[in-house]
Amino acid sequence: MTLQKQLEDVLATGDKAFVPYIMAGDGGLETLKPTILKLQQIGVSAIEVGIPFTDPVADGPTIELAGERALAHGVSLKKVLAELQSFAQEIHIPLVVMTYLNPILAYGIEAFAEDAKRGGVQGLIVPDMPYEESALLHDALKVNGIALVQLVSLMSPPERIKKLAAASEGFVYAVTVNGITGERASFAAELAGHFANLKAASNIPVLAGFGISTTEHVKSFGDIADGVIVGSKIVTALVEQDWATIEALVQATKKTAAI
Ligand SMILES: O=P(O)(O)OC[C@@H](O)[C@@H](O)c1c[nH]c2ccccc12
Repeated sequence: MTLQKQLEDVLATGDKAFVPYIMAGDGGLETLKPTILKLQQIGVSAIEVGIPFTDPVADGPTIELAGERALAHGVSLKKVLAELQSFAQEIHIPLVVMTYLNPILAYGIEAFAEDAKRGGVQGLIVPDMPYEESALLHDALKVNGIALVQLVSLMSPPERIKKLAAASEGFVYAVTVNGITGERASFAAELAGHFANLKAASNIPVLAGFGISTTEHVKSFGDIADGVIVGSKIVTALVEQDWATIEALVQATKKTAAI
């Protein structure tokens, strides 16, 4: 089943999608399997698996530091995909790899796409690759059934928003704030209108990400989007092994939580 279809199945139940971002190998590569399986068990819709990188231009301090820790453990794109392959049979939710472009080019585009598929990867986010360059990856991803998710800044001109929404695969990653990743206290008042436009321009799920860190945020984005992506808050909670916080965020996307 495709990434898009699996998310649509979640939405068909009346729940919203919850997609945690994790930094692969924060705490060592051996943490990857237990973390993914536990997130799956508590009912997340998909998992965004971040690959550590030396020059993470879009990342705020929390994710940047997690990346430095993972790099210090010797974690690389190759090792992450090999590790995912070792337990791919146990993964029943879609994995979306988040990596900058350079590690993919160093790996070799075709080899990367094949190995990713074998590891259960169904989607890819490449934050430093403009949509205009995406033809570079397109064929290899298509052959291996991997959706290329576009990041859409809600502050972009309407024509650009429409173009990216139409081009995105799997889901549309709607970036809720200007700037880098990291928790935010509040969001711009005009977001509801931006999301209405974006949803009108897209016929795949639209997920909100950047800055979302509380159950209140999750619930209010659930009202205007199809679900949320939570990064920095999850990365911090995993370091602290604070599963209660993670479970509360997941619960906030459930239909029963909205009543
Ligand atoms: O950390 P936040 O503010 O919750 O945002 C999600 C984000 O971390 C995750 O999706 C992500 C991590 N690194 C990125 C780089 C670009 C776009 C998105 C990301």
